[in-house]
Amino acid sequence: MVVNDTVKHQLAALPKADLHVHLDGSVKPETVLDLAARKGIQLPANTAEGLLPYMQVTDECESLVEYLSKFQFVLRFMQDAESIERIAFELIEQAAAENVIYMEVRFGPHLHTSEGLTHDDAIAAALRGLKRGEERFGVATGLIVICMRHEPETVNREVIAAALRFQGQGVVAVDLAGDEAGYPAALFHELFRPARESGMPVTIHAGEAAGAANIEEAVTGLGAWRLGHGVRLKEDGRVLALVRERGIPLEMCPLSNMQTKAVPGWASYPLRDYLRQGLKVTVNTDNRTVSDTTMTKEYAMLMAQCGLTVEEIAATIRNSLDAAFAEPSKREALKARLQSVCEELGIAL
Ligand SMILES: O=c1[nH]cnc2c1ncn2[C@@H]1O[C@H](CO)[C@@H](O)[C@H]1O
Ligand SMILES: [Zn+2]
Repeated sequence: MVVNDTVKHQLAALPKADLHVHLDGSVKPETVLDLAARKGIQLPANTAEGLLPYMQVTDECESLVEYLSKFQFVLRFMQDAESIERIAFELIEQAAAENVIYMEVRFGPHLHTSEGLTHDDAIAAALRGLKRGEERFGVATGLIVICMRHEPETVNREVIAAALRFQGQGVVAVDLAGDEAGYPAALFHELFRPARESGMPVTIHAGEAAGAANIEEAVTGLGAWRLGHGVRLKEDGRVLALVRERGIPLEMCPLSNMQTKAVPGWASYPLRDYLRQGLKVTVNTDNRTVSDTTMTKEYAMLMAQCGLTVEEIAATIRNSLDAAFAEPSKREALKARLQSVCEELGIAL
């Protein structure tokens, strides 16, 4: 598909949804400059551009573990409530700038406790930022609370407990992220039990840096309602059939998936095949700064590299709104907006 001016206009006009975006992976370099100046922290560069090499991966990135090493740099600026709130607000501003009407932002509260914040403080700060962004920019939001795979189980149990205290108050789900190959899903069965028992939705990063067995465990053992990435599902037809039969949405993040080498290249990226096989594929950014991306850029890449049509892009947006961890009435209202814009643009949905 050629991304000509008509297609560019359609992509800009489409109301979008981003279900998988990490707060700490989406910090604007300008904000780091400002926070460093306020906190008196020395930086390796004093322009936004100069900071990018410290905040972004390149195509030379070889693995998920290398990709994850980029997050250390920004986390030291995210240890107080005010900065977390500001960065969350600014992420909603970034969403609005490209007509994203629904965004679920995720973060790991424990990564923000090195200067004394509690998990609850960090969650409350992120929620304040999202709420302010929602009011200012009219983007509907939800917060997903992440457990990190490498953290001790006692810490992660506390993170889940904190997330449950905010159930119905903006925290819409819990997640498991970090080094998938080093810490397989099976280790976390008990951790997610309280979430399962409280009806708190669970989404799990799976099938990114490890194979289909990890996806099966995420679904049948951990009780995942959705899957982060799920790229390597194609390695096992039986697990693929399971995910399709249960209608479990995949939160795919194409540029991130290229960078972490979840597949060797675009030619073997399975997103379009999954869509055509009836899997509930959604398209997301993962980390706007680390991966140097936006929803618009992800769509343009999918059209140019995988031959997706505008209709298929619109179908992924509908899938996202169907899969949103939001009240059914909110989902329906957002879908009605998508439907009416598609009609105006002549895109069959
Ligand atoms: O694609 C990913 N796979 C696994 N973990 C990730 C990915 N992107 C970010 N994080 C991890 O999630 C933490 C909290 O946001 C980040 O600090 C990073 O370590
Ligand atoms: Zn992720």
